[in-house]
Amino acid sequence: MDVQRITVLGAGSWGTAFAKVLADAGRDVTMWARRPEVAAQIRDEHVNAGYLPEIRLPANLTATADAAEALDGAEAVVLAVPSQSLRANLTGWRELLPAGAILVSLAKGVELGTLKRMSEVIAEISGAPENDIVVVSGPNLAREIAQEQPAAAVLACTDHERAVAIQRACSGTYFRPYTNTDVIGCELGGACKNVIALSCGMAAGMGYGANTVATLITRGLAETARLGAKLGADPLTFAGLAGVGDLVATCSSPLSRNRTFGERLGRGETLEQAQRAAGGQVAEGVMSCSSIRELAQTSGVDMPITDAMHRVCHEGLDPRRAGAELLGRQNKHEWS
Ligand SMILES: NC(=O)c1ccc[n+]([C@@H]2O[C@H](COP(=O)([O-])OP(=O)(O)OC[C@H]3O[C@@H](n4cnc5c(N)ncnc54)[C@H](O)[C@@H]3O)[C@@H](O)[C@H]2O)c1
Ligand SMILES: O=P(O)(O)OC[C@H](O)CO
Repeated sequence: MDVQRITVLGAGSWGTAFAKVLADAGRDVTMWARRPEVAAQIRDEHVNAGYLPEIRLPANLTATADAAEALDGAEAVVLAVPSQSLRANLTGWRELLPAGAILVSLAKGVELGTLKRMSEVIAEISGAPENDIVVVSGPNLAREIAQEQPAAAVLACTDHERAVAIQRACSGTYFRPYTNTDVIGCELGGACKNVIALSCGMAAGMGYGANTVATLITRGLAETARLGAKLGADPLTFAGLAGVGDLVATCSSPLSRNRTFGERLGRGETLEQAQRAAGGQVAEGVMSCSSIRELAQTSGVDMPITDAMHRVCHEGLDPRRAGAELLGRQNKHEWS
């Protein structure tokens, strides 16, 4: 199975960087942008200045603001919009999806209300079988990938052949994708690390150093793995790119929007101030802390850091108080 003609729906940071990866790997790529002026800039000037300034986009990458035109003849469709808007966007595109196209999910989140992972939302709205859906996860800060800094990713699909088809389509000199069949683990890893990155940023914003951040990364991984175990993930996944790999990148990089958002809260800014500073770009953890917390509660899994992030973001809990509460919990064995 080989895919040559690929459509990327969403022209934000990661959609644009991933489209570049595909085009650099020799695929014919068409992007859909919400705003016609963004589509025109990508198509005519080979740049997406609002999201990835100073990055030259390849000539075999074009763009349109017309979804029907973008999707015409696509063998694979990459969904690159934020997780809480995926359902609404995909509902609008449903009738335009070419039959049998592989659907590739870039979003890292859990839907509010339904508590569904992104591949579950895609299957529900598109009617596609789970075998047709490939999830991309791993330590992939968009700006670094667009600058062609070396990185690896994981492509998860219950159908190995389709994962391999997308693997071939995005393998290149600076991007090394691995396959995995654990869709649940890869999606949970990607969604949960955004919440943990918020907490790490918050700690940094309060002036704490590497020990605190490492503690949050490690205990964040522990609570993510607990949820994964309960929901049927392979525990090994959390030792891989979608687990520890993405946590380390996101929790330690100033490029992470989630970490940056948390840092602002830690410095005393309000949620609204931090949102304004993000300039319309999504910090997925701000919403996913609530959906993941609810998923954990309904699954009977203890996720104290996620719970604290929900209460800081949505219930007005002071970050310092959240830290004190986390430290004041009952003593326990590391793996209980
Ligand atoms: N940026 C990264 O480094 C990165 C890396 C890996 C994964 N991701 C994930 O990929 C997904 C997309 O991230 P991104 O970085 O491209 O986001 P972004 O905020 O940079 O861009 C989002 C894109 O979706 C479009 N869009 C359509 N409907 C929207 C709506 N209702 N609200 C907001 N935007 C809407 C926007 O116009 C924009 O083109 C997220 O789930 C994110 O967690 C991002
Ligand atoms: O900038 P963030 O925090 O959305 O994180 C980006 C990617 O998910 C890192 O892998």
